[in-house]
Amino acid sequence: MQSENSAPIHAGTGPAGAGASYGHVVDRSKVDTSHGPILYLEDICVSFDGFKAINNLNMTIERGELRCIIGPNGAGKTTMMDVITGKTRPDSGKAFFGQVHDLTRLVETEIAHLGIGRKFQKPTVFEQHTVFENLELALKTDKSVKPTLFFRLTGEQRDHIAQVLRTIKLEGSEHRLAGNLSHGQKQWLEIGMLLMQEPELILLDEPVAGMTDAETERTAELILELEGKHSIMVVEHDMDFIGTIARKVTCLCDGSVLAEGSMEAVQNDEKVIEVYLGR
Ligand SMILES: Nc1ncnc2c1ncn2[C@@H]1O[C@H](COP(=O)(O)OP(=O)(O)OP(=O)(O)O)[C@@H](O)[C@H]1O
Repeated sequence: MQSENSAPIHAGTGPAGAGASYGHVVDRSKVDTSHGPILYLEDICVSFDGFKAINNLNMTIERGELRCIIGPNGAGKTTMMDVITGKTRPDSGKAFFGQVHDLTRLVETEIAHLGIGRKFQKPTVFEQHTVFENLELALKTDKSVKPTLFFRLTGEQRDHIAQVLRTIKLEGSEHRLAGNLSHGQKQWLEIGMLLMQEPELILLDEPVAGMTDAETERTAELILELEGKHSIMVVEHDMDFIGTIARKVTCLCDGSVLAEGSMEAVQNDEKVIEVYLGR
């Protein structure tokens, strides 16, 4: 693998706060996956005061793949996502987005602009704005003052918003204030805001935490709809939910991959059973 500088990028502060990354100028060079995966992690190590939160972690995700990540508390799931999104620098190891982009050399905003979108567990939508406005704010446009003053949605952008509204099941709710949505709807809206940025890789951290059963079911449908169009990594503790969307599942433990394969294979893996039941 070869590293190279990333595409020209305008970094800025995302309006949705920590970790969110909406509304930046993107000059995203195509993510080259012609000879390999969209995400490549090799021997990643991360220590906090001598404690190895990630310990020689190896993982690859293919373009369009839906990957579920499970693992007990403290397994390193969040830290792994922090490494992928540039929030945490690994002590050692390789992390590549496609074949060219060395994630260990880029900052969070650069990584977001390249096409890695992350949704944190807690929704961070703009509560005082409508659903439509939230999606509009997340558009991949230049948010500096002059273009913002003269900003008008193009037909194509309106179509994109309409399409995202359908995908996140909020068609007909576009004029509602985001603050009045249910918890599940806020989560979908935030996924919609990510989709406005057309990310190649989407990281979802516990997307169904706190949802009703009906909302959880609809979230599964939504994620399955995104499969193939984006590469998706879902970190979740809810095994019933994972069971409904699982393709390939990776179980992390003590900062490394403990088991990987089909849901059935991982669930029946003795090491996994011991980690979940034997402790
Ligand atoms: N900033 C930090 N400083 C010190 N220790 C940390 C820090 N971040 C994470 N850790 C430790 O690293 C280990 C892995 O944490 P991490 O949050 O990545 O696990 P996780 O699999 O996401 O857990 P959970 O399922 O509970 O969210 C834990 O033991 C945690 O206490």
